[in-house]
Amino acid sequence: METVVRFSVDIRAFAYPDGTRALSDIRLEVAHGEFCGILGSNGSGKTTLLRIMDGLVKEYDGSVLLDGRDVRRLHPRDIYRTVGLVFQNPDDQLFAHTVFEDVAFGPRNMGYAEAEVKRRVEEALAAVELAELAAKSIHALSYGQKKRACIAGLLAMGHGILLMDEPTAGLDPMGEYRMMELLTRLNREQGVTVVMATHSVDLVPLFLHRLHILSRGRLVRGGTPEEVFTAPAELESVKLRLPHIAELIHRLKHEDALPFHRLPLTIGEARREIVEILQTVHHRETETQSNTR
Ligand SMILES: Nc1ncnc2c1ncn2[C@@H]1O[C@H](COP(=O)(O)OP(=O)(O)OP(=O)(O)O)[C@@H](O)[C@H]1O
Repeated sequence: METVVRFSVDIRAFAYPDGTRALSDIRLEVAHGEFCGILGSNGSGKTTLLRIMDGLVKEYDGSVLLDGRDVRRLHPRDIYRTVGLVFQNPDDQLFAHTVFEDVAFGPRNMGYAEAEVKRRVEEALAAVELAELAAKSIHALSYGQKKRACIAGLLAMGHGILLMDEPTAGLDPMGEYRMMELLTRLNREQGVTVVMATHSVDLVPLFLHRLHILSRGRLVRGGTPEEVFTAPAELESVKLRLPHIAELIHRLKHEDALPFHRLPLTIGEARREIVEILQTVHHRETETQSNTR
């Protein structure tokens, strides 16, 4: 099937008014239906990149094309109908009194009739598992629920692309996992293209198709999690690390000379590799015993 490119980013340079050079030589593409990550340590430029892709920042050298059109030339309305940016802090995004009213704001603003607004809000709240909290005050929501309400607000507007700034930041371990499952479901079942900024190296290999590693405003590596998580020293040099499970296997291989063939990134993959090694060792021991008899 032919790949449809939604975003084509070519930013040669961007500096903030105070002179901070935040991005240089960023070239990447985001395909329709992709679930990709911008991975980088604090201050590497992730938020800046998402804000440029959403058309909020325009004074850069280069171009960002959304469906082949320069985002700087698009009317904000046309960007907001297609792309939704979810801020890192939900309190920067939510403003209405109740959950329903907040999620309804976007579709109402787009001019939909009230019955259609209601349908969209209910569908969006069901997708993020907040249907039962529709009448609840925004202020009474937990942090994780607020993050979900933000996503519902964008889904209700029918966004085909979600740009998520650190969607798992501030969530407890189960909340992080549920957030990633929600994004995966939206990606797989509703075809939403998702680009998320993150530094959660342990979660990334479980969910994301592709990664772009940012360091000091530059793209230093890109590829599948398997391609990106290979060399610990290289990751350390950009203030990242291997996922914990990969780090353990890397040490078992290099410090204890266990014969791992590849670097597993998830517990499931590691379990399979370990079982294989144990079976090989067991097989060798049985052979040695029968030869000495
Ligand atoms: N409004 C601003 N004015 C000047 N410099 C800024 C501004 N916003 C961000 N920066 C600088 O730009 C660089 C990139 O910041 P950015 O917020 O994009 O990084 P980030 O990867 O999202 O960081 P974090 O993970 O901490 O959220 C940093 O050096 C930061 O200090």
